[in-house]
Amino acid sequence: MSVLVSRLAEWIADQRWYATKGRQPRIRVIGALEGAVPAGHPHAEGATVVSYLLIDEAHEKPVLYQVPVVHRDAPLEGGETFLIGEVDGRHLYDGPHDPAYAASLLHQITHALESSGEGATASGHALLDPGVRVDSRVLRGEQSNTSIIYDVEGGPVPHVIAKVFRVLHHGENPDVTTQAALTSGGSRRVPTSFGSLTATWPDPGRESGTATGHLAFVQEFLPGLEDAWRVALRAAEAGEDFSEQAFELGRTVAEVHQVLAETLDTVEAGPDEIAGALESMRRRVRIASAEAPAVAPFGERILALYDRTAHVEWPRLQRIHGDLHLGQALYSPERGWVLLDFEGEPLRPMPERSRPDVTLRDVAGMLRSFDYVAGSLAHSEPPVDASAWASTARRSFVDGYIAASGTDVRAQRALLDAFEIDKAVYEAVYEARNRPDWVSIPTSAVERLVARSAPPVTA
Ligand SMILES: Nc1ncnc2c1ncn2[C@@H]1O[C@H](COP(=O)(O)OP(=O)(O)O)[C@@H](O)[C@H]1O
Ligand SMILES: O=P(O)(O)O[C@H]1O[C@H](CO)[C@@H](O[C@H]2O[C@H](CO)[C@@H](O)[C@H](O)[C@H]2O)[C@H](O)[C@H]1O
Repeated sequence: MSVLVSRLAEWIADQRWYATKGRQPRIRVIGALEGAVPAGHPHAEGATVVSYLLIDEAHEKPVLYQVPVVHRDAPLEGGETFLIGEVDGRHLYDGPHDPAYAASLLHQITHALESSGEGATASGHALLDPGVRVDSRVLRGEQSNTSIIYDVEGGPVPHVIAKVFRVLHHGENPDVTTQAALTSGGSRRVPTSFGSLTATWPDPGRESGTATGHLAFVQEFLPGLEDAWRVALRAAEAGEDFSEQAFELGRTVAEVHQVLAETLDTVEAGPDEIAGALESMRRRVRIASAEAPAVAPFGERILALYDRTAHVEWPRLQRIHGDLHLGQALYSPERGWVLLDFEGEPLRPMPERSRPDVTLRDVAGMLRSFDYVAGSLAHSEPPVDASAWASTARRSFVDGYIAASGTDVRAQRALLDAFEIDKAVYEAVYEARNRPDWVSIPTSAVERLVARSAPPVTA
């Protein structure tokens, strides 16, 4: 195992999804799940499929990775670009690129099969039969996970996508459970869910001694569609009216909220829930003030605004998207807007992301995104002033949301403003860490929103 482990350690250090960039991985195997390749598969001969669960202790906070590998007796034709190395005379390939792993993953989920090895077990959970794999390829451009697109035959759709989570967490992954609930509730506003794979692995830090989480999930793939961010940017740049599309997007978000309220638990926003939500918002202000200094001068006024919202009425809490922006909506000419990626904000701790929350957060997320369209065009060369375009789009989006939900979110202005500020504060941290050139987009929004809704604090 040790030669294998050192080869895997060298390899993961270079992967985009390796979280502790710049460090030397210190890994241990805590699971080696042996997958079954469907009988008669053309690439099965001499191939063993193993998904390694690797704990990396390079950082004081250990990270658990899923690393599916295909061990082959002979080199795979065309496999040079995803070869991990040679160990014990066998050729090791990065699983998602190898047809044997791709077939075994879909087979395990579709047939609800179990697998096990080295202290871990995995189970497939089938919701709908997608048919059989004809071909597959890895989706390009992803940062943190690896997705495999399959062409399938014999099922209700021609293509499905399996999202393979690279970093694993105990607990449900909201991307899987929320979209599965929407499919089971009959919603066509998300790609249809087909099933998922979960695993249980040793975790001495937990009372039960084990942890359980999602490894992968399969949903319909809608090829060739543009996301709303690109559609909106183009319209704004050309000064084209976007009211109708924004109105429909508002309707879509309201419909998704409605199905989620019907299919998953909702809870009353009591004093404890409100206090918990506000505490997490205050924490974000403290982090943002340190990482994006332009937020700091507004900190006190923002905190005072949050204190006031504790006394207004909060709607019932329910499951929401959690990180809604224009990049998460695809436009299908047949189907209208379809929402993606219900994983919640990447900077938020995983257990918080599955909690019932306020639907206004999603409304606020989309409002921020229209402002981002104007913000990014203001940064372009030559700059374009799309502020009037953004105001019209924001208004139409809210009109569409109200029309479909029957809830006048404008009457909840204080709360909506607080969530919009909270989102801009989150974005300031996100941009400071990932795209410093864009940090002024959210920080100038903080300034504007504070001027509008949070009057100066008087002594
Ligand atoms: N079911 C799908 N149908 C079509 N495209 C998809 C689908 N799922 C993901 N994509 C494409 O992949 C991109 C990344 O997917 P996403 O779920 O947002 O992953 P990540 O969280 O890694 O950003 C999306 O912006 C979209 O372009
Ligand atoms: O899509 P992700 O889940 O990775 O979301 C993160 O990245 C987004 C950037 O792609 C970020 O969104 C911010 O930038 C968008 C433009 O690129 C803009 O439309 C959004 O309104 C803005 O929040 C998102 O916040 C972050 O969680």
